[in-house]
Amino acid sequence: MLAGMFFRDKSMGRRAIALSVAVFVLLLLEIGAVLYYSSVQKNYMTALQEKNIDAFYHGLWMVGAVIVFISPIIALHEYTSGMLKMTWRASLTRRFAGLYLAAPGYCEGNPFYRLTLTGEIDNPDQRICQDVQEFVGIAVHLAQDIVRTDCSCVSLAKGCETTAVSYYSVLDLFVESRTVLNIVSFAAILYSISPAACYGVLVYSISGTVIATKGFGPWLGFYQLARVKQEAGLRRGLRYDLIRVRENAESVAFFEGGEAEWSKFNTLFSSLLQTVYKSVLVTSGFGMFNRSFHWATFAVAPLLVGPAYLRGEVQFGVISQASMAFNIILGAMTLIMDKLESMTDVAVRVRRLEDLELSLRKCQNETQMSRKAGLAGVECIASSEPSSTDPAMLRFCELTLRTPPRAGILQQTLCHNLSFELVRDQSLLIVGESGIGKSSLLRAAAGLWTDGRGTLQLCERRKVFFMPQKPYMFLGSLRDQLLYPHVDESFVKDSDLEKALKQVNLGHLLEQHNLSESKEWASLLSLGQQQRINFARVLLRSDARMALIDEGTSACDPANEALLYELLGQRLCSYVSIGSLPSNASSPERTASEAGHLSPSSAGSPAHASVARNGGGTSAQAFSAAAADTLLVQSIPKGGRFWAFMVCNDPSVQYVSGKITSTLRAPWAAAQLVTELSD
Ligand SMILES: Nc1ncnc2c1ncn2[C@@H]1O[C@H](COP(=O)(O)OP(=O)(O)OP(=O)(O)O)[C@@H](O)[C@H]1O
Repeated sequence: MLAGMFFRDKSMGRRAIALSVAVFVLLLLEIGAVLYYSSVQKNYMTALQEKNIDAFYHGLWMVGAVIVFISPIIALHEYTSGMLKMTWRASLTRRFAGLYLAAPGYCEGNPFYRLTLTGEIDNPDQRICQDVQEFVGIAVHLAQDIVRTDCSCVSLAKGCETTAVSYYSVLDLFVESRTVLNIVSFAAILYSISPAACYGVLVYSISGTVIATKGFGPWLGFYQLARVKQEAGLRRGLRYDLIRVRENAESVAFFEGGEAEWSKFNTLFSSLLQTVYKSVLVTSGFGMFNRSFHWATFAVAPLLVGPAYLRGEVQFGVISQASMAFNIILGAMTLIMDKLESMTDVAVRVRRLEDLELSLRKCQNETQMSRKAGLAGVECIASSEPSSTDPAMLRFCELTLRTPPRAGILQQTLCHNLSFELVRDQSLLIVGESGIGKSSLLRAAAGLWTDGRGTLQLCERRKVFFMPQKPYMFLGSLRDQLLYPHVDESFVKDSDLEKALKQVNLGHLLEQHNLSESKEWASLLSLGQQQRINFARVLLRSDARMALIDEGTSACDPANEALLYELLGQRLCSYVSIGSLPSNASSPERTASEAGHLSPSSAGSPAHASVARNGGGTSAQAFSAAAADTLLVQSIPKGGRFWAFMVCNDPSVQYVSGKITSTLRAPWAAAQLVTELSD
């Protein structure tokens, strides 16, 4: 499958075929040249032995000439072989990375997220980088080894006549003879000498191969796979563990958690060592079997023909002839056995890469299914865009949302038949108890979570800006940070970037850093500064009309928070923001003092807006009641209609202010309130 992918690759397929042919031809040339060199060597040494001066100097010239001829062939063969490996690796790596990162033309959706979410594939990064490289390296060597031994076999047969064979030990003979043709022809020769020897070699080699593949193969594969997993695997992997420490270095340092991490590392490492130890035992056992098997052949052939010789039925030379035929057949029949370790290694890599391919394809299918959901009766959330005349920016229609499937973990239903819509110039605040499912609503809106039912409409995806709970700093320059994810937009002027930075109170960064300097921003900027970079990104997006923000100002001070939302309100038509329930929401004094007013500053911040609106009498109770649940508030900053969605576990909670348009029960009860603002 992996070779097929390479040769079918649109951009590299032809190159792949040309390189493979070149490697094959050069390999044949190299083998031919090496064999010719051996006969030149033989003549040279014979001339010396015979004290033939002319032949000696002629031999010397020939040695020099062959070296001059052979060296560039070897170099060219090495070069094309290296290029073949590089091209194959490039093709496979690009393909897997393209599928994983959802590059244009490869895949849609967010497979990298989906794989992380479901946890069904450990370390896709290791598979894409390391497994591909090792698979290609071993596979190319293995293929060349097989060709090399095939060709050596032909030459050996010839060598028997030309005495070049004298340069090979008998051991080399059977190791270097493989073709089907040889099996048949030498089996015929052996059969004519001794049918018993012919059957003997077949039984001997087949039983050896079966014992090796069935007895040792599975164990070699098992421990190889276990080793790869334990070295870098998810959760229990050694490298994964160290990467987590690096990524969370500050937190670990605050906790002085080095010792705890060391102890965990040590446990994982000891477990890895145990696997390595068992693997060494299996490899040694296999090595012992393999060696004894091959060494024993020296005795087996004479054993099968010897009695006939002792009875005087055949001449002594027949024993060596039979031995040679025996060894050649045996060499051909035990190819799998000789290459078992390399083959096991390739098989492990192939399996890991095939699993990755299957999972990536599954992610791709899920994305496509989500588009077709409803139409094809597929049980997942259907996503679409509202029509151009539809004023809706975001619409949930009878949405039932479940947590993603994960082996061994029960799926939770986070909301049931939830319906609401957000139209142009409306914004929404979502507040509520931690863990109740606020962020999950945004994940559904972004199409990241699709498990459930119902329909979700979001205005044109490229016009929506998502701000996740954890700010993400791209590896690149300050300019890249500000333009992320559109880092290639070189037409954006530096002055605009500087203006955006100044707007979010990050102008001072320009004094310390150049816009085009690449730095490790995630560790250079505070969390609040990173959140402000997020807002600067929105300000720079001329096409953005809506933002979905998950606790986007949680690390900012109140002044900056108010400023950021004010900027956002000026820049966008709508936004949805998730925030923790304001601590003062349930405080009657505080809410009462702000009753019925949306001051300009509070209008900019949905948190403030919600407090202000719900200070107006009975809806304050709703906020208080919602402290344990989730409340979704939708409001127009400068007054007008006010929408509130209460989603809670207690269906008995009553909301008296506004018109209740829908009530949902299990597993949540949801009440949708509509009220008029009275400025
Ligand atoms: N990747 C996941 N796989 C399965 N369940 C998850 C996953 N992420 C979150 N959950 C579960 O989904 C539920 C809702 O999580 P969510 O992050 O939406 O909560 P939240 O209300 O935003 O919480 P917080 O305010 O603490 O951020 C939680 O019970 C959580 O355990």
